[in-house]
Amino acid sequence: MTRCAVMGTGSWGTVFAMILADAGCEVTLWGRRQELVDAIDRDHVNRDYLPELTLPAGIRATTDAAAALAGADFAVLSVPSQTLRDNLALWAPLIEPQTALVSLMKGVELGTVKRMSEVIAEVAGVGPERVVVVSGPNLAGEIANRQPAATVVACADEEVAKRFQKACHTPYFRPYTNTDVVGCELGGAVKNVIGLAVGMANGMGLGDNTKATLITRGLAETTRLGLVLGADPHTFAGLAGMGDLVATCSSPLSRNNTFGTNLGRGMTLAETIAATSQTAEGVKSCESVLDLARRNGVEMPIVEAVVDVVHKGRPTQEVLKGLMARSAKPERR
Ligand SMILES: NC(=O)c1ccc[n+]([C@@H]2O[C@H](COP(=O)([O-])OP(=O)(O)OC[C@H]3O[C@@H](n4cnc5c(N)ncnc54)[C@H](O)[C@@H]3O)[C@@H](O)[C@H]2O)c1
Ligand SMILES: O=P(O)(O)OC[C@H](O)CO
Repeated sequence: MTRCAVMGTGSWGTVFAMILADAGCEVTLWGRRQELVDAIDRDHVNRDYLPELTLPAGIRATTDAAAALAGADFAVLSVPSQTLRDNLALWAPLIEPQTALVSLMKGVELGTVKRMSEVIAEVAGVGPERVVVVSGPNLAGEIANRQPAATVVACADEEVAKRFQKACHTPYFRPYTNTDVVGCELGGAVKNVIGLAVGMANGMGLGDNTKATLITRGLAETTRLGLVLGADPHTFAGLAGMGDLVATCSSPLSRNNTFGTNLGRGMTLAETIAATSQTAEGVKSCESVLDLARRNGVEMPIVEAVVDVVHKGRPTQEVLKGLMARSAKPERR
């Protein structure tokens, strides 16, 4: 039986543990808080994040990372992107040589501008053949109800991707493999930023033309960055690109979309942060994505506009006007 340690009892870690258990894996969930972990172990409910969901009874929960990781075929990492380095530094000595590391995270590290798979390889000291990325249109709240969804399982080593594909394949969750790790990760990280922009437009009362324009031009920015970083452009037309962008930009379940909507409605950044209990990765990753783009000479005007609103306090109306006033250019360049 495939053994999986899921590190993180937030929304996605918990739902992913359910997927793995439904697919027939032996699953241990690691969490930070004893009380929450005890309740998951005893009642099979994560009260804080998914109170309506009864988890498969076979899932064990623990605060002991060593116990969770012992004998694991896969260590599935699901903490906020900006905390991965510190969390993984504690776990790395406990990870055994047969364990592949799986990233569920969608972000770019501030300062280093590293993708999550790069942080994993560096901190855990493992080669790319042991790092897997899962990314796609996967709103945890829908998958918790076992609604049909698909995703991409990416690894430089296709055989490892296939092993994890099998480990998480259920009647409601359909994973496709890909070897384009860079493209899949950029798709996931940048869609959070575009989700903020579309949410802002939504909050400002703007309609579907504006939102479709932001989505499409957002994908153009993502593809431009991806090409410079060696991604396969086809990835951006797939589930980890367009698929995730559409889900995030359409759904009130998306934390990034909701965060943007609150800003667009006129809430201050402090008020918006106070109203957000879960991780909206785009809030921090907009800065690291822009940093990554600039270091590579890539223009990302929508990402820059989001940084202007979120981190420089510029009014959404003014920033939108600025985007529309950019000089005219061909669609493809
Ligand atoms: N929720 C979704 O629908 C979804 C879907 C796909 C991908 N993701 C990605 O998965 C990753 C995790 O997201 P999530 O939705 O589970 O987040 P979340 O906010 O629901 O949970 C984060 C978890 O990380 C834990 N954690 C560990 N160390 C932490 C620290 N130092 N600071 C704060 N929290 C810490 C928290 O206790 C919590 O259990 C993100 O990168 C997100 O983009 C989320
Ligand atoms: O709630 P969000 O905005 O973090 O989006 C969740 C998932 O990434 C959607 O695929």
